Amino acid sequence: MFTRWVVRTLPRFSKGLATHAGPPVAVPAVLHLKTGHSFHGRSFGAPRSMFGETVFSTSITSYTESMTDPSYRGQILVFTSPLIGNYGVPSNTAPFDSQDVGVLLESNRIQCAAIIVGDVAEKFSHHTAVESIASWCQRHDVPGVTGVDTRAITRLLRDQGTTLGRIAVGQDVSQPVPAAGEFWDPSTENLVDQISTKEPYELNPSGSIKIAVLDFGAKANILRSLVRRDAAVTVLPWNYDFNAVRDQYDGLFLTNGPGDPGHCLDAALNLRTTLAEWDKPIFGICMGHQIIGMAAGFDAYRMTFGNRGHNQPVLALASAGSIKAGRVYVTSQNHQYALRLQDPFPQGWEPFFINCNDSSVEGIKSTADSGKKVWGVQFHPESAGGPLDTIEMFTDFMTECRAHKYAISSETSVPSPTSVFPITTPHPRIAVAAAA
Ligand SMILES: NC(=O)CC[C@H](N)C(=O)O
Repeated sequence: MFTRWVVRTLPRFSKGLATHAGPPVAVPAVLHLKTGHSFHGRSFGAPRSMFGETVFSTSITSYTESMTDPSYRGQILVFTSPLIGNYGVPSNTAPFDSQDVGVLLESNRIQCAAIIVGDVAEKFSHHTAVESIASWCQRHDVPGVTGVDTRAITRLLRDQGTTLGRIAVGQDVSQPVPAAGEFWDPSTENLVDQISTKEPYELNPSGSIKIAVLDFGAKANILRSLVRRDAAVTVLPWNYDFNAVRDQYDGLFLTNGPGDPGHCLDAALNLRTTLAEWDKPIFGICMGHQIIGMAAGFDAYRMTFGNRGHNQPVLALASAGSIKAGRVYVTSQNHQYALRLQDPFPQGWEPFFINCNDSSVEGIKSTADSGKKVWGVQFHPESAGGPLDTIEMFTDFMTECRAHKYAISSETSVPSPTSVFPITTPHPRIAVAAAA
């Protein structure tokens, strides 16, 4: 009787499962680096081969936020934390805490090209989790590789810098290693143009302070951090002619974004005019900071080693709002480019933050006597993930916008803006773009 039940019922249960006995056969996968190194492991997520720029992040949590951060577009993200996926993936449209920007994570999809992990967690546990990281990657057509020595990859990238790579999956594993010239280089493309909103849109239109946001690939928590401080946010495409509409706004915000800021010189040129003719507060994060810097006359260069992780210490060199000179703040970062340190700073600008590890420029600000309120920071005060040491910079920005709007600023004398930001400040890259 029992034997007859087993014979009749088991085939129904096993429908759709692999027909062989034992665990499913692992699909092989390999990461090839342009420098000739290869790391063999197993595929999870989408069984698909992919090119990208290989970078590593030292974050130990928030893999869901990192993977949906648009600044990771085109990148093969190696996690140094050995076990990834153990708290699964939440629903990105979860109703709590997300009404304002419509998503729970940093954008509506996985943005990185692929992920590499030491050990992917097949079992996950969290009260908000709805699926495993493997199923999430599969749904978004993003390949993952597990079972590789991520420490070895990281040590290599730490020596030779960020390196182009290719993930080959399944039958592609036996294909020849691509020649150096065959690796796709995302930095040659204007990734910002691919990801930025095509049309302006509004969030929280009833907010009391009107903020225009230039969208270079905004993380949701940047928009959320503004909305939560009662901003009426208008998100504009990265190359929008802000100067034509600027009088409608109380402040301007420039977001993070993927790729080489050199592709966004149009935005820097527009911002030069804004800086010369407009005296309302301006705040930029990461790519936004690089655009402010280029508009101010700094050069932006590609670093050999980017900074990616949630434990980057920065030293404040000036006080402003909640930030106190002389303090070290631990910050969340994800960047490959930086403003080149120059001495002296362009007229009207001063150092704001410096990175305690590599001494790179982490922030610039307008000087007190410039009559301006402009800040750019290379790190991410909004975190998601990462520490909230500098989150109050959003409050500082909104406070300045409000003060300007209601003219309650304690400033007594405000110099003429055009005398502080001469638009003739030499800038090689901008000069080339302007002449073209
Ligand atoms: N997160 C960002 O905005 C990164 C800015 C730029 N894409 C860089 O890599 O430096």
